[in-house]
Amino acid sequence: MSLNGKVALVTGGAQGIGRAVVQSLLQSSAKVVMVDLNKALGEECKAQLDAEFGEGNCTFIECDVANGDALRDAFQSTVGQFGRLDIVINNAGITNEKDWEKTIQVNLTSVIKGTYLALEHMSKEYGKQGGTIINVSSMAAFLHSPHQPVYTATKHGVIGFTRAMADAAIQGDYGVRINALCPAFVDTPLLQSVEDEDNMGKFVKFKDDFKRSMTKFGVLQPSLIAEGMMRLITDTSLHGAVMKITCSKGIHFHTYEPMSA
Ligand SMILES: NC(=O)c1ccc[n+]([C@@H]2O[C@H](COP(=O)([O-])OP(=O)(O)OC[C@H]3O[C@@H](n4cnc5c(N)ncnc54)[C@H](O)[C@@H]3O)[C@@H](O)[C@H]2O)c1
Ligand SMILES: CCCCC[C@H](O)CC\C=C/C=C/C=C/[C@@H](O)[C@@H](O)CCCC(=O)O
Repeated sequence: MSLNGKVALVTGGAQGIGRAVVQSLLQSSAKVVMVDLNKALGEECKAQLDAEFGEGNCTFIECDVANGDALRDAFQSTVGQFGRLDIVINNAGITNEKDWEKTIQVNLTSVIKGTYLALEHMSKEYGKQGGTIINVSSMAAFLHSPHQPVYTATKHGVIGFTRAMADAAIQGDYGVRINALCPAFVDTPLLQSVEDEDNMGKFVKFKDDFKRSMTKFGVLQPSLIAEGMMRLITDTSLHGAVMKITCSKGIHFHTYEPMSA
């Protein structure tokens, strides 16, 4: 599947995994809109990408995904500027057990909102041409840690929502593929924040357990997550899939038992 002429929106695109995905999309000739809270980082990132890929291929929109109206405006501006939308990556995420309600807002509510907005712009239900949505979860949804109870809950939620929406997309003939991606530990600034009491609150005392897991399971590079993301975007046979990326098994998929009573 060629991405030439396709338009992608990536939340949390200014840093870490999102940034690596933006880079891969541009390398595949897609137009990309980076949506991020961090204005300074977003503008710096856009300047670097303009220098590498040429101006007019990448745009930065400052937006807190937890603000539903601002997120709606970001989708509207994307379509206003590039005329269409084909790929949406709901990637922005935080780990904050102290302000756990914010964690639910950013990691789960905004992913739901981002999926619904993506469908408004891409689903045949709304007379649009189809597309693909990838919601970023985490291996924390499969191998939990006492250090991040609410983060873990949100990442379980992302998988459940994504799988149910993938079924809705088939039964409703949306023409949109919807998948989830679950990385294990990845070398990004987010991973540094887990030792901070301001983020983890009383659960910070379990940080040694978390760090032992990191040593045991290893730490991935963002480029491998971008590779997995590109596979989900370009392989049209994948729909409703839950991709896992770990050091021991690389890019692979979770398998589910068929539903039974
Ligand atoms: N790093 C890991 O080990 C790891 C593992 C599994 C899953 N994940 C998930 O991958 C995703 C990306 O994580 P990362 O490690 O690249 O994080 P990161 O902190 O390095 O980058 C996240 C980006 O999202 C932006 N962001 C945060 N809150 C936002 C908001 N409310 N609105 C808009 N933008 C916002 C930040 O400014 C930043 O640019 C998250 O959903 C995270 O939960 C990360
Ligand atoms: C602040 C960011 C938080 C990131 C949280 C991480 O995503 C949590 C990752 C937790 C565990 C990762 C475990 C990986 C294990 C694999 O190497 C493998 O042994 C397990 C494979 C299981 C499978 O794929 O079925």
